Amino acid sequence: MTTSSPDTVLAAERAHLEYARDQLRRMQASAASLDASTASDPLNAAVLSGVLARRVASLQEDPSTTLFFGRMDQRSAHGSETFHIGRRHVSDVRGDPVVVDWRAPVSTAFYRASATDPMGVELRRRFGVDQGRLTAYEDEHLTSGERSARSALLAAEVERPRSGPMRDIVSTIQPEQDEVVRSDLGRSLCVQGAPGTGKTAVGLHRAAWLLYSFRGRLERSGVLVVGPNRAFLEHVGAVLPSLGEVRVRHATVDALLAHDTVRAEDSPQVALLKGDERMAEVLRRAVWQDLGRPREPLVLPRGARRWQVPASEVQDEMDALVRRGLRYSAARELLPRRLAHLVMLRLERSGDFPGDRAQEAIARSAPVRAYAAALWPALDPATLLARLLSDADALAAAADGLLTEAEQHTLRWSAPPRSARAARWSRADMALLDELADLLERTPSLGHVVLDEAQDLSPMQLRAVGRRASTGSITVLGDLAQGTTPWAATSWREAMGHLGRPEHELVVLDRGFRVPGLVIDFAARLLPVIAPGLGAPRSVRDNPGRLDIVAADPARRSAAVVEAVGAATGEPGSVGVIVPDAFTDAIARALERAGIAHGRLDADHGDDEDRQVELVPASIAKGLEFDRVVVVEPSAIAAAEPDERTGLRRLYVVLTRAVSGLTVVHSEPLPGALGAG
Ligand SMILES: Nc1ncnc2c1ncn2[C@@H]1O[C@H](COP(=O)(O)OP(=O)(O)OP(=O)(O)O)[C@@H](O)[C@H]1O
Repeated sequence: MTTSSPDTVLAAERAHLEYARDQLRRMQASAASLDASTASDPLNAAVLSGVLARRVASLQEDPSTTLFFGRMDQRSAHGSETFHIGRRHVSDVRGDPVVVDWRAPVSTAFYRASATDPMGVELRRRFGVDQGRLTAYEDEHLTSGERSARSALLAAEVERPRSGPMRDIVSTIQPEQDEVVRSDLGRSLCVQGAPGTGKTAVGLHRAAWLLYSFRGRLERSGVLVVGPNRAFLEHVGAVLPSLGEVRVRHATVDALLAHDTVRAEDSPQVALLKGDERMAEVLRRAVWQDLGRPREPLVLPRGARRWQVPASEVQDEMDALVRRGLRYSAARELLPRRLAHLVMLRLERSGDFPGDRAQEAIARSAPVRAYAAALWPALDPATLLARLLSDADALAAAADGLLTEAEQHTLRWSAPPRSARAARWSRADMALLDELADLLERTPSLGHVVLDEAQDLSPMQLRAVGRRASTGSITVLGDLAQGTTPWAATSWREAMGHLGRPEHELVVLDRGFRVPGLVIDFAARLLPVIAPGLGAPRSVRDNPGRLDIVAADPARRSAAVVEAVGAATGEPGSVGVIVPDAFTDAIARALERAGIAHGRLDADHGDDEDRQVELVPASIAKGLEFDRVVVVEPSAIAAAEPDERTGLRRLYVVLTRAVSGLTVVHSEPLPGALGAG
């Protein structure tokens, strides 16, 4: 065995990188030379030309990174084979791989092999990368029995100061994360994990892996990522494009269910009730109870005769349509044809065989259409919901035995609008409108949905997301301890049931990659109160982090915040100033007066300018992270929520956003649960 010096190894790997770059350029030139005009017709030529243009663009090299970040030498039936692993596949002129895609089956061993189960991997090499250059490498000899040292490159990646939007973690995906990423398309997973355990990262990489592995199916049916607000989606939105996947839709729950403009806000009590799963049955009944009962026969004049179908036969036909389990509107469309069929039977019995076209004509005739429309009226979600929320009798008929009278009273509008069009809908109403829309017409399903921060959705919202994956699968990410809505999930089994996935797999991630030890220990003091039984993450960070608690005189609170932010800006990395929502304007003014340039996040937008300092109202901090965080007045953050537990959960979210340092500035006493320890 020869041992090479580190310089020789690095030189050889750099040469391989140059070779891979040459091959990528060759692939791009060859794609660019393909001629779309050879297609059989102009339409095909236009499609082909689009495909080729996308292919050429996808073969563009990203100069800020390298074509591979790892290598493994693996024993196989053909001897030892070497694979370089990168974000995309590169092959040589014979079609042999020069770099294999991290998502290819062969790459699995790179992520999963260990000293206890080497999977034939004799050597795993990770590279240090800087601005498109290979700067270092780290070897593990898995089959030699040698114990692997802790990876310095992983540590460097985890410890790096955060700035700008979230990055991919493709070079350092951990084995327990990889199991989630590469789970089969048919499997619906629920990932419970404490803050910073990589749930979001894992969900996004799973979407990329699924698209690679099941491209044909998923490009047709689509993949959707659902997150809590726009600021969050902007934070995570660059990850999939950096992995070459530009066609994944990202949406907030609100955008997904935007059946109308939200112009009203419900009290927590009303919102809780509107989000309750019992509403699904109330709405189902409300739709179907509009079906009429035929009392008169269907009468159809035709030529000199009048044909009659008795009401009882019409009823049987309607019952048969209901039993078929069709959506209301689909069955409604069929009724005239079924009635025409009954008329045809009579015509045929009398010796008249007018043919199929006559059946269509009968179905479209005015008497049949009018008769069918009276029995099976056209409905629309807004009119139906407005009626339920305005009309005590209509609601009582649908909610009988499901909602108490007091609940029905709570649900009803105190001042009903004059018409459905004038209704002022709330966010919770959107999920009800969505349910109604689906009862009338089936909502199209996507191939896969990744639902992040799922603990915050009401049962009715979960149903709405679930129906968008009814013929596909779903990856659900969340943390029960971070639930901050009055309807937050208390059990994943229940939540997965609402999503239509009672059969699912629950995975728990517990290694924390974001929050350093000192900070997580501080935040975890809240856990026994907010989520008894749920553990804190085990921080994998080397750096214990910094925790500063600054007690300021009330008159000096803003000044203390400005000082803390000023100190934080002295180092590289992002700074998040997380404040009670009601303090946002005042703190913004204080920062401006002190000349501290900052962005301001809110539920509708992130910061497109990507500034070092971001001012973040506590209610939208979920899912975000900053290198250093200044939290202002924890007790006011907690007090802004409707109850103590929700308040402390909000605080837990806020305190777990920091990667290297947390400063807490307060004038009021800290919440009791934080003081202990
Ligand atoms: N394997 C990994 N290698 C390097 N960094 C990682 C790894 N896994 C996670 N991280 C980093 O840890 C941080 C937290 O990840 P992420 O936001 O996905 O966690 P989360 O569980 O969704 O957190 P939260 O519940 O607070 O939203 C991110 O900066 C992410 O890039």
